[in-house]
Amino acid sequence: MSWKAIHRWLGLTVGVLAVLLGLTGAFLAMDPVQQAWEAPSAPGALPVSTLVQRVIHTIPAAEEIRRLPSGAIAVFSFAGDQPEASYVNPADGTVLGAWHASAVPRWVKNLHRSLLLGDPGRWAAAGVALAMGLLCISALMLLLRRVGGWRRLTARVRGSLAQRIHVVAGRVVLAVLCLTAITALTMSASTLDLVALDTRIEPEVASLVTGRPDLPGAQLATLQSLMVKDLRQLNIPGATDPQDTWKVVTTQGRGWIDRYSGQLLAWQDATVAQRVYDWALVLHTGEAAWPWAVILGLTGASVLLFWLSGVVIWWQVRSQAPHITGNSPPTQADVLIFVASEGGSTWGFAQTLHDALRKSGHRVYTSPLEDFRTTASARQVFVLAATYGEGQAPAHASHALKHIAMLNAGAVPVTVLGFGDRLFPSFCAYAEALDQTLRARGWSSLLPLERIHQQSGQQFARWGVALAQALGEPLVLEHVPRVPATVALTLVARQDYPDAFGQAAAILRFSWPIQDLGARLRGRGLARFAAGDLVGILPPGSSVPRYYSLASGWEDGFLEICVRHMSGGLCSTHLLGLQAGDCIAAFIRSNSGFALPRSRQPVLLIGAGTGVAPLAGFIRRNDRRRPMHLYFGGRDPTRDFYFGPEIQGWLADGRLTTLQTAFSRVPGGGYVQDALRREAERVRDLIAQGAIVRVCGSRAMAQGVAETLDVVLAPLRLSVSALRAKERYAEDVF
Ligand SMILES: Cc1cc2nc3c(=O)[nH]c(=O)nc-3n(C[C@H](O)[C@H](O)[C@H](O)COP(=O)(O)O)c2cc1C
Repeated sequence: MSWKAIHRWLGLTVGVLAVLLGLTGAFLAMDPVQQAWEAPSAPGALPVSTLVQRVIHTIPAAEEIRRLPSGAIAVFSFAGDQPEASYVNPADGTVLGAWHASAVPRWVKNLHRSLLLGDPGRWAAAGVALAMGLLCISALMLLLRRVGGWRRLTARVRGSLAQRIHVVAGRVVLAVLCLTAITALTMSASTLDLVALDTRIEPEVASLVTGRPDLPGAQLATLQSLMVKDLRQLNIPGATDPQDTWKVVTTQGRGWIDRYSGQLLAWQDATVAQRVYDWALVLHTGEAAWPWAVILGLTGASVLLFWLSGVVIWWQVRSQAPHITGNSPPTQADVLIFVASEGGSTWGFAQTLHDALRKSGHRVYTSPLEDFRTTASARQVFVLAATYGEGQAPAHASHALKHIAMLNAGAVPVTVLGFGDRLFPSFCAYAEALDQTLRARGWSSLLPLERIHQQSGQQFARWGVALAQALGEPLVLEHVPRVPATVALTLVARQDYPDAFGQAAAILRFSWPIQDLGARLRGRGLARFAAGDLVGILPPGSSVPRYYSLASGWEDGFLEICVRHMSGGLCSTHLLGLQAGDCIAAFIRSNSGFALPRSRQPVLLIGAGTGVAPLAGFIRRNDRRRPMHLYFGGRDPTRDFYFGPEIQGWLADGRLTTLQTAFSRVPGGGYVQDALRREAERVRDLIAQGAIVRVCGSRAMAQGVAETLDVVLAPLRLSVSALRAKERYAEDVF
C-alpha cells in the first residue's frame, strides 16, 4: 500500500475520531493555562521544609500538600467531615482560594481518554493515536515527495486553496502532532496495563513511638534538602495515628519519614517506566509549562482544519480523476492499458482505444501507469505515456519507470505509444525510456514504439490501422479529443511591438474572473500560477492547446504573456488580434521544474526574444532582492527589447542586480552567447557561489547557450549536464 493510500484512508476513516480527540485535547490544554493564571507557582529554589512550615501555619489541619503540574501549591484538609482543597501562596502560606480537581468538566477528560466508553474506549483512543502517528509519517513522506526532498521542505506550495492549507498547516504542526501521538501511545501503554509503571510493593513502615513530640516539618532534614520544584506530593502524618509517617513523592522517587526522629525510614527510586511516563505526561498535556500547553491546544484544534481540508482534497481528486467507462476487473481482462498523463488528454486516447477493443470483443482494464502489472488473463498490454518537463514522466507516474525496471519480463507483449510535442528537445523521451526499459528487461511488443505529435488524431488512427493488422481484427481508432476545462480570461492591456522584424509581437495582460471561496477550496476555476508556469490557450475552432510561458504570478493580480506572431499560426494570430475586453479560453499547466527554488543563491537568467517573459516574471517578484543577473538577447533594442522599460526600472530598484544585453542586428552586436563569453569570469564566479541558471528562448538559442556555458565552466570542472543533475539548470524552450 502506498503512503498516499495509507494517508487517504486513515484520514477518511479515523479522521473524525482524530478531530474529536484533537478538539477535546485543545480544550484540556486550557487547564494548565488557567491554573497558571489562578495561582502563582512556587519558586523552584524554595525548600519543602519552609513550604510545610508556612502551610501548616495557615492551615493547621492540612493533610496533604500537592505541587500541581503548573507549579501552584494545593493543600488538602478536612473541616469536620468536609474535605477541602485550596491554593496556597507559597511565599507566605496565605490561602488564595478553593481548588477544584479540575476546572475542566470531567467528562471532557473522559471523552478524550476513553470516548466515554471505559476500557474499550481507551483501546479505541490508543488506536486513534496510532493512526495519528501513521498519518504524520505518511504526511511527511508525501510532503517530501511533493516538494522534492528535505532541502525543499519550505518550497512554495501549489494547488487549490484546500491543498495549500493542508500542506502549509502540516509543515507548521507536523512535528508537534507526531509527538502528541507518540506520547499518547506511551501513556496508553500504561493505562491499558501493557506496561507496569511500578510493580514494587510499598514498604511496611511506622514511626517509632518514643513519647517525644512530633518533629516540626521545618526541622526534617529530608525536606530541608528537597526543593519545591522536585516535589510532587507530601502527606502529613495524621493526629489520630501515632505510628503514621510523613510520605514524600518527588520526581526521583518516594520516601517515608519518622514523625518523631525525622529519620528517612525507606526510599524507593522512581522506575524507568515511571520517568518515561512522567515525560510523556508533561509533553502530552503541557502541564509543566503553559506556553507549551498553548502550542498543544492550537495543534489539537488544527486537526479539524486538516480533516476538513483533507476531505475537500479527496473529493476534488476524486471528481477530477479520469474515469474510464466500461472497465473490466483486471483479473478478468485480456487487454490491459496503462496511462501516464499530466494534462489528461492521453486518457482520452486511452478511452478511445479501450472502447474500440471492447467493441471487437475484448475485456479491457485501463489504469494509471503506476499500477503497471500483468495478470494471468492478460494477452496484450498497452502503455500510453505523455512526456513532461525535460523528457520526464507526468507527476503521478514519477516512480513507474523504476518499478517497471525491477519487474521480471512476462510472456505478454507490452506495446508503448508515446505522446509528446516535437517542439520540445526531448520528444516523447519518457515513452522512449519506458520502451527501452521494457525491452531491456526482456518484454516483447506487438508493435514498435510510436510517437504521437501534438495529440494528432490522424497519427493515432494510423497507429490503429497497424494495430488492427497485428491483432488481425477490424479495429478503428477514431479519436475525438477532449477539451480541457478552461476559464475565460479577459484582455485588459497590451503593449505592441509592431516592428519586430516582420513578425509583430505583443505583451498581453489578462484578468481572470473572481472565484468564490468554495471554488477556490476545491481548485475550480483558474489554478494558481507562478511566473514560469504555462498558460494553455485554446484558439477558437481548435481542441489542441498552445502553451505560453507566464511573465507574471498570481500575486501580481494579472496574467501576462509575450506573444510573437508565427506565420500561419492559429493561436498567435488569434491572440495578436485581440482587443481590450476580448476573452480567451485558457487553463494553467504548472512547470515546476523551471520554477525558482526559494533560497538566497544568486540566479542567472538567460533569455532571448519573447523567451524573456518568464524571466521578467521572476525579477518582478524579487521583492527580497535576491541577486539576479539577466542576459538578454534580441535583434534591435528599438524593436524587440521586450519588457525593456520595466527591466530598466527593476535594475534601478534593485530587483535586478545586473543586466547584459546582446543585439544581433546592430553594428558590432552579437548573441546572448557572446555576452556570456564576454562575462565568463563573472559567470564562473556566480556559478562557484552556487548560482542557479534558467534559460528561456528558442531551441537553437538554448543549445548555443549550453555549449557556451560548457566552455565557460570548464575551468571549474563543471558542465551544464552536471548543473542539470543538481537541479541548478533548467530550460524552457519553444
Ligand atoms: C510543461 C510541458 C512540458 C512538456 N514537455 C515535453 C517534452 O519534454 N517532450 C515532449 O515530447 N512533449 C512535451 N510536452 C508535450 C506533452 O507531452 C503533450 O502535449 C502530451 O500530448 C500531453 O499529454 P497529457 O495531456 O495526457 O498530459 C510538454 C508539455 C507541457 C505542457
